[in-house]
Amino acid sequence: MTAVNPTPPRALTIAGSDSGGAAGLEADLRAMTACGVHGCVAVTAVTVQNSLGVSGVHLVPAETVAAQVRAVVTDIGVGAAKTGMLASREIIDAVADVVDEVGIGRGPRRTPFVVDPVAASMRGDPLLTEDAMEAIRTRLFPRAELATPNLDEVRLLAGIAVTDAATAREAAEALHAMGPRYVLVKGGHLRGSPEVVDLLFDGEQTWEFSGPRIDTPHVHGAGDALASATCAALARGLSMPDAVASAERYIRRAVAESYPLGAGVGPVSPFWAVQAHV
Ligand SMILES: Nc1ncnc2c1ncn2[C@@H]1O[C@H](COP(=O)(O)OP(=O)(O)O)[C@@H](O)[C@H]1O
Ligand SMILES: Cc1ncc(COP(=O)(O)O)c(N)n1
Repeated sequence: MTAVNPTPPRALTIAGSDSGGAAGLEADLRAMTACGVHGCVAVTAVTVQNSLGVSGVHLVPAETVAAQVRAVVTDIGVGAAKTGMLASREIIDAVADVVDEVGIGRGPRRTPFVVDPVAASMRGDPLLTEDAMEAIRTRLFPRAELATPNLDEVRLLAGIAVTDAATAREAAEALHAMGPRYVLVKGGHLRGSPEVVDLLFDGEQTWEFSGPRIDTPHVHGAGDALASATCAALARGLSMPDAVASAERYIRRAVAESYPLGAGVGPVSPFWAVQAHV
């Protein structure tokens, strides 16, 4: 018997690999699968990484990153794309050029582009050269439908230390002025606060996503999974506020069910959203 099934929605992650399988493109593909979307990959870098940190990085040539994007979009087609670790200024330049070429970007006539401005691992290991942060701001933010900085990235990009709702709003406005159509300021790093508040801003309206801070050290890959779940929801055709709301529901549960792995920090879990077959 020949089974002919419908092709599911597709999304693309342009990201680095984490050998520990917790963050990076491995987290992205898991989140996309859990959110009902076939994930495609343009690999930017191979990291030597485990639960204790990053001990090596091997970059993929910028033209090979662009070629992966082109190969995926021209044959498979995607409903949304996202970036994770972009590693270098050369890779950022190549990504900016190729997304223009294949129709990924900002605005109603382009495939939605989610820019997660990954600068460092959660343990502080650099995942981006210093000159490259400026390139994220000038070359990628103007092309982004959504930017999803954590609070360390907000400080690097906008020079604002977020400590409360007023400074989160100030940061969202400063980042929005750099070009993204929507900005999601993620509050996970505000450790002292009993609530985690993520703020979505489109230049006029704000949407607040808040919930109790879950007491776990195992949040490796949380930001990657949140951006990927948003990207998956956009690929399924949701509006931005609905896509972020759906990703927020996904990530809160993934943090609640995170698990230990190795001697260090474990990952957030997609298992709650995946049907058990065993
Ligand atoms: N302890 C926590 N409790 C509840 N939600 C969390 C927690 N840690 C992270 N999250 C969720 O995961 C998102 C991403 O985490 P965050 O640490 O802010 O970003 P990143 O992983 O990029 O550094 C947060 O915005 C929040 O929605
Ligand atoms: C390849 C790669 N990409 C992204 C992250 C950031 O994830 P986290 O902030 O959870 O360390 C990472 N550690 N490794």
